[in-house]
Amino acid sequence: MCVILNVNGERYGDIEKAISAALKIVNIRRFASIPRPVIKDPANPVSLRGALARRRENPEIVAKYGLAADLVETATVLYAERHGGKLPNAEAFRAAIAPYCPTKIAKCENNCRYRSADGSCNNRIHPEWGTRFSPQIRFLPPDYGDQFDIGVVPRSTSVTGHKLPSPREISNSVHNAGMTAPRDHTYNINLMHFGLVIFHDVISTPLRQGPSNQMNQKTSYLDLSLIYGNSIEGEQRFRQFGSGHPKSFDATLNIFHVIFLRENDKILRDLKHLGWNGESLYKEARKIMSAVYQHIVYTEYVPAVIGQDVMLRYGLKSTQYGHNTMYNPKTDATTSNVFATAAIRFAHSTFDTFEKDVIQGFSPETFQNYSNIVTNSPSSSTLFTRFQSKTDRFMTDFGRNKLWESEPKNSVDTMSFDIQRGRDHGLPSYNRWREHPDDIDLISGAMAERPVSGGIVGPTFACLLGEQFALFKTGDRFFYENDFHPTGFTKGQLRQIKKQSLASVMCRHVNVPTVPQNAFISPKAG
Ligand code: HEM
Ligand SMILES: [Ca+2]
Repeated sequence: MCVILNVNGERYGDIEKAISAALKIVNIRRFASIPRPVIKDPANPVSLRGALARRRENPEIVAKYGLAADLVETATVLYAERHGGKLPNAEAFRAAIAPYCPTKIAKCENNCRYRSADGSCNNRIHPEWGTRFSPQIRFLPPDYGDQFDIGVVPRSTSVTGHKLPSPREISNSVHNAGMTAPRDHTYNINLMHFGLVIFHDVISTPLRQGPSNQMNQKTSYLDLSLIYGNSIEGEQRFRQFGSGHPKSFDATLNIFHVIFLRENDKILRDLKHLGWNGESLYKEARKIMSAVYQHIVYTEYVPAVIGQDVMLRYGLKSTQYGHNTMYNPKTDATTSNVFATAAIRFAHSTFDTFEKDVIQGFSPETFQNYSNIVTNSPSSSTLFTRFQSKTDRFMTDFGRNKLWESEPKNSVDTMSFDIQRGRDHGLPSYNRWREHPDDIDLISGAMAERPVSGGIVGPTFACLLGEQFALFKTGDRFFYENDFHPTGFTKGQLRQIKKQSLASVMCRHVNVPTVPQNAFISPKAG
């Protein structure tokens, strides 16, 4: 093979060799993988988990991207293996791998006022950052069970050389809350439900046969893509069917679907006098709606979870008035693996037995029920009054033993899933994120920490969440506080946006006599 030297003296030939060797491995792996049997029984908990994994996004595209990600990772590892652990020059590698990459980012328009549907072109230098179907970024290199950390084998061995205990064993001994988990004395179940919105906005990991690197089916940006769609097709579906049509499988999430759709309709009505065409009107409504949502995330949700000190440390505080441009074009706002697989899942310790009725009762009519909950005052008051479970290492009996239960002892354990998923994704153990005993799964260790001052999660998760929310803020050219023209807001518009809160939005659309000023704090709080 001819060897071409690039500017840095990197030998393209060596990279190409690694890529062609990787192609063979990836193809063998693809054909060798045995498809999991599709369990058609709708009452089977595993088939329900499967249904979640298959939801919405195009499996063909997912497979193509998965294969490409696998190729990139395998070729990198092979190269490193042959070059004494040295990684290939990034620029040369990118050029050599480009023909195998299914992503074809359209040329970015110069002066686009609005976000694209799939997140592309948010960053002008790296238009692919934060788009759907991009690989999740990592804060620490993966720690898998296979020799080269490619990800064919999950993390499964202790530093002592023994097998790690099974996730279910850990779930039983460390996370077992008994029948009732300790309750919070401040935050209501609304906090948990709103967390679900953020999660569905920024992450959806397609399940793959061989673990390796994980993709994200959602746009990473906090852009309400769970409502408006993650692609042009998704956006068209939203616009064609309009509000009132469910997109979400997760029953609890539908509460916020209903609320946001109603608010979107309100904004559309408010903008009608401008006489704009449908396309501009839609884009403007989404822009305003996403700004209000980002304002709620950064002034209400994140502070409740990580506390003001950590907010300050990561520069996450919004200003009370006016612009506050924190955008850094060098920041990649892509959702990280550890955020999706561990840190934001802290919320799994906050749901309680009440969720059983909601989730167990899932049916195509659930959305209708949720419209009712939003409009029906006794049930919706519960959102504000009922305390969520405390964020600690405990998960409710429902979450560990009753989720999607078809018959006694035939259910899914969310905690075991969380631990196993951390291993599948090669998340280094708790010790690598802290200076502590080895082998503890990150989620188990971090959930057992005492909360930071003013927050509800311990220092490890506060730090990881702070890091991720800083990326979502400083890596988003369309972040609502940025003073950019024509993508940003005027001072007057921003004043109106910053007057909004979750309480004001919910007050408009939920039929309850009173909403607490901080929609996440129960009026029963002491
Ligand atoms: C109604 C209560 C909830 C239940 C029963 C529940 C249960 C589950 C289950 C069974 C999984 C799949 C585990 C896996 O295969 O990896 C999952 C994934 C996940 N959950 Fe929850 N969850 C709930 C609420 C929440 C909340 C409030 C948040 C965030 C604030 C959250 C964040 C996540 C994330 C980020 C994932 C991974 C998604 C992905 O990577 O595609 N969950 N949850
Ligand atoms: Ca998004």
